[in-house]
Amino acid sequence: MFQIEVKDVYKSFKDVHAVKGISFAIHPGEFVALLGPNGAGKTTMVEMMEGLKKPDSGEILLQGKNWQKNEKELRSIIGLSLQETRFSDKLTVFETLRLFASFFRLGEERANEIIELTGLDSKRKSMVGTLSGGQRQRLALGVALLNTPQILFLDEPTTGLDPNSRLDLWNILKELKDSRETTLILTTHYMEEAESLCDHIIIIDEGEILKEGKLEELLDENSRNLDELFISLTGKALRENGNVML
Ligand SMILES: Nc1ncnc2c1ncn2[C@@H]1O[C@H](COP(=O)(O)OP(=O)(O)OP(=O)(O)O)[C@@H](O)[C@H]1O
Repeated sequence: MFQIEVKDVYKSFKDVHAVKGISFAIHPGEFVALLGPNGAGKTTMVEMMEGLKKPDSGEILLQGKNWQKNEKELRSIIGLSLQETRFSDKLTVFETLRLFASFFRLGEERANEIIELTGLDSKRKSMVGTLSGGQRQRLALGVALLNTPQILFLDEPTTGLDPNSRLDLWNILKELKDSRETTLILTTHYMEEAESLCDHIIIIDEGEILKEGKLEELLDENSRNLDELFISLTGKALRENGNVML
């Protein structure tokens, strides 16, 4: 059975057509990247999969179940970390994890496991307000992992991080991948992130899938990397005013 099935999903905000007929299917344990430039529709798509937004039409199934009929069950099998996850600056790292753990009826032991997993040991007594961007992202990932989710959604987990912090986070995710127990959907506009972490890459632009598949299936002699592939698909340059757009 597929872990996730998205069937012909549409979503508009007034006259903005954010998602226009997207379909794909994901197997258990796959690491999947939704890759595309700003405004492509990635967050809208992922928020519909997370049950936070409702599609205008089409169907989304997680483990064969939909959000309308199985909300409680689906909440218990997913983990999510939002683009702007906010924590109280006045709680320590440990207190934050203990608080979120309590929402899942989990105890301090799980909070401690997560501190170790995310490499935040030296920061356990630090106030969240004093953490660096990378440490905060690791905490957000840790919170998303508390309930040992079968499906994990990460929305731009490394946006704004320096290269070292990005590598730290990738290493945590690679360990998770090796355990083969979690299916990961991440949105990103960093092609290196998609290339180094994900088995399955879905390239989205203007609300539609341009191409999807395994990295090696997507590339050929004309498109030797995702950068070149995106240009060949859209005619758009990936860099504008020196900023990487993909
Ligand atoms: N709540 C909303 N109201 C109106 N328009 C919205 C809303 N949410 C998203 N949009 C629009 O839908 C389109 C897709 O946005 P979305 O956030 O899904 O893109 P994205 O690929 O995640 O971009 P980014 O990489 O910048 O996060 C954009 O044109 C955006 O302005």
